[in-house]
Amino acid sequence: MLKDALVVEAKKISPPVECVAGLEARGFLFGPLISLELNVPFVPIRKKGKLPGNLLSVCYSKEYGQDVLEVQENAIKPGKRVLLVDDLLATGGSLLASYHLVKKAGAQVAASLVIIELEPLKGRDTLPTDVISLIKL
Ligand SMILES: O=P(O)(O)OC[C@H]1O[C@H](OP(=O)(O)OP(=O)(O)O)[C@H](O)[C@@H]1O
Ligand SMILES: Nc1ncnc2[nH]cnc12
Repeated sequence: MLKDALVVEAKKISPPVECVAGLEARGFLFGPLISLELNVPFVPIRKKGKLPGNLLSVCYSKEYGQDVLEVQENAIKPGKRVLLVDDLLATGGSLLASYHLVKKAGAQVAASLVIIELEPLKGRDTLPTDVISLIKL
């Protein structure tokens, strides 16, 4: 099962993950399943204009234009080891912006975990994090 494969990878990470952050939209399908298995909090990283309260924001580029990702200011606790989760790694713009959000929160990225990696786009090379992908295309 896809969830089991993701959880196996997440549990291999050492030191252990302390928080899972999922990227809108499809990171919301898998991130919460992983966080429940790891018994750690889930934090949503959302597209601009969707979250209330004080926010951290990062502007980023993707294959087809620019966008902004946001997270609530106090959602990620300083010093925590955060696992970024998304469905797909293409250029890496979304995960790189999410990495910067985690750093702005004073936390660290333990790894980026995706289901599919589009290898020709070399997104992995743009990321300062470990990248774990289940399927490479
Ligand atoms: O590595 P990148 O080049 O950043 O591309 C990967 C991102 O693109 C897709 O989402 P998209 O931003 O299209 O939005 P969506 O989740 O709302 O469909 C995909 O779900 C990833 O989040
Ligand atoms: N090249 C791509 N193919 C499918 N979905 C994507 N999302 C972002 N880039 C994509």
